[in-house]
Amino acid sequence: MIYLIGPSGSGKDSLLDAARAPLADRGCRMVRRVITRSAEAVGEAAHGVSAQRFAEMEAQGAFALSWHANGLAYGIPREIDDWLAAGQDVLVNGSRGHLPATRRRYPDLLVLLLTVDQAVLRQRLLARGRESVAEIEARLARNARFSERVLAAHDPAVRVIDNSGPLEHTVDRLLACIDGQSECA
Ligand SMILES: Nc1ncnc2c1ncn2[C@@H]1O[C@H](COP(=O)(O)OP(=O)(O)O)[C@@H](O)[C@H]1O
Ligand SMILES: O=P(O)(O)OC[C@H]1O[C@H](OP(=O)(O)OP(=O)(O)O)[C@H](O)[C@@H]1O
Repeated sequence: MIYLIGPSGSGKDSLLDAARAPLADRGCRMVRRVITRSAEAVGEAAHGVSAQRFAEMEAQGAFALSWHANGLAYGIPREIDDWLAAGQDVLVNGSRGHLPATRRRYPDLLVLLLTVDQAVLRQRLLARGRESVAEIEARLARNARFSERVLAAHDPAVRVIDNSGPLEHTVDRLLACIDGQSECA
């Protein structure tokens, strides 16, 4: 279980998109998240559902993991447990806030923390143009709290990947982490 986390706008979706082919070559599976975001919203190719549908799916046990953040609900389909049981690597676009609960369920997980300079992050969120300025400010405030908390734990199972530079470099570091090479730290 590989759990990619980082602030909204740090580049998780871009990185997963850019790394899709080399990850598939490595047999690493990715799953489409279920999000209570309107289906037409720009960004991740997530499965958009209503809040009511999300609650129904959650009650039916459709999710291996689920959390609420940024005024939205996020679910990771339970099919990842079949893939993990079959011995496959699974890479999940996760939540820093949900990390303790994720670790309780998947104690051996590898955590990849994507970081980006706060000023660059602000620019990227504004340029992405998906949220209002007020929503962007709320995400920046959440970022300041959560990444520091994860870093402060000095956890050897957490690898930090910086995405302040070109995306191709970040893809290389992601693949190095997954290949178990030391230069990902
Ligand atoms: N290395 C990078 N250099 C320049 N722009 C980037 C880079 N990584 C991501 N972006 C841009 O930053 C914005 C946020 O990235 P996104 O992948 O949506 O982040 P997240 O999924 O973490 O919220 C997008 O507009 C994306 O194109
Ligand atoms: O606990 P946190 O680490 O702050 O994460 C909370 C949520 O925010 C991010 O999603 P977001 O709505 O920003 O979608 P995005 O990843 O596509 O930007 C992240 O992917 C999590 O699902």
